[in-house]
Amino acid sequence: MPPVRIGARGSPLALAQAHEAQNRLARAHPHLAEPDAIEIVVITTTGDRILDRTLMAAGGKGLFTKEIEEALQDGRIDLAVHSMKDVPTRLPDGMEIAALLPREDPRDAFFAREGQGLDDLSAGSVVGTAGLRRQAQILERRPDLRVVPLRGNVQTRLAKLAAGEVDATLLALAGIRRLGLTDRVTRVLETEEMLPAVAQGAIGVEIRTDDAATRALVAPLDCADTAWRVTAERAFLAALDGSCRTPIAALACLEGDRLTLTGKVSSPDGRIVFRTESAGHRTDAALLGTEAGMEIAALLPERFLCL
Ligand SMILES: NCc1[nH]cc(CCC(=O)O)c1CC(=O)O
Repeated sequence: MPPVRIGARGSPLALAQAHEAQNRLARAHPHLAEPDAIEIVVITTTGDRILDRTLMAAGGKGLFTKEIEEALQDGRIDLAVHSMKDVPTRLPDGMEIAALLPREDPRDAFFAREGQGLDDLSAGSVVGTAGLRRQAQILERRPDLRVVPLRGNVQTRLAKLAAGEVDATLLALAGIRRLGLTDRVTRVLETEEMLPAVAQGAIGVEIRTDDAATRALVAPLDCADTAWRVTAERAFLAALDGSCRTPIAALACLEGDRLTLTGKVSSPDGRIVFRTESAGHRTDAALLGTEAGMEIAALLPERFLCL
């Protein structure tokens, strides 16, 4: 049998995620545990090539997924493994997310050179992050700090922190765990102080809609709880989608069948904040997300979404 080909970016985190999908496939299907039954195909994306420039200037959405989706479309790979955080809310025609792996902790990890937390960094300290969502929420809580752009993959950013380029930085705890770097974390930020990005910590498996064989292969990998949560958060984002220069955060949680959704949109300086909280039955995830997004969209000054 020809190998099942998994497409992923080449960053250490992307490869760790691809291997997680591979291991889960091998556990679900004994024949895929054979050597060479699964092949990981590394695909460089625009986002990987331009890490030294500002991603926002490069044009935003789909930077980390476009080339992988082209490989999927062309049949060079059978499935793509993505951080759902990087996947635009609208997928190309003929593609679908067929499985969501069990979600990791969605919170952000805080790394300070001297071990401080966000609240006890001294005034004027420099926090490195290129993410507008993180910038906005840091400045909302600590307007006395300075936020500067800090790019590169997880290892690069931690090296820049160690070298003293910044006093602190933030990274998704999920990525840190998947890379086995948990001992470097100084604090974990609670979601009340730093609401995560939509779908942070979730890994999605994308396939061609017409590929029933691969859909059947990946079906056992799907985690229903993760899927409902990510559905609510992505519906919230889709209802607000205007520009990637708007800091947007959201987190859905499940307790039994009850799904709660917290969403937030801020100005990049953290001075204006719109927040929404709602709850409902898990099967209403998409509706809850859409309604929460529309509720905030109606409140937003136009410049928020049309920068
Ligand atoms: N855009 C980069 C990116 N995409 C997904 C993750 C982390 C892993 C995840 O959220 O699942 C990261 C790095 C980070 O934000 O620290």
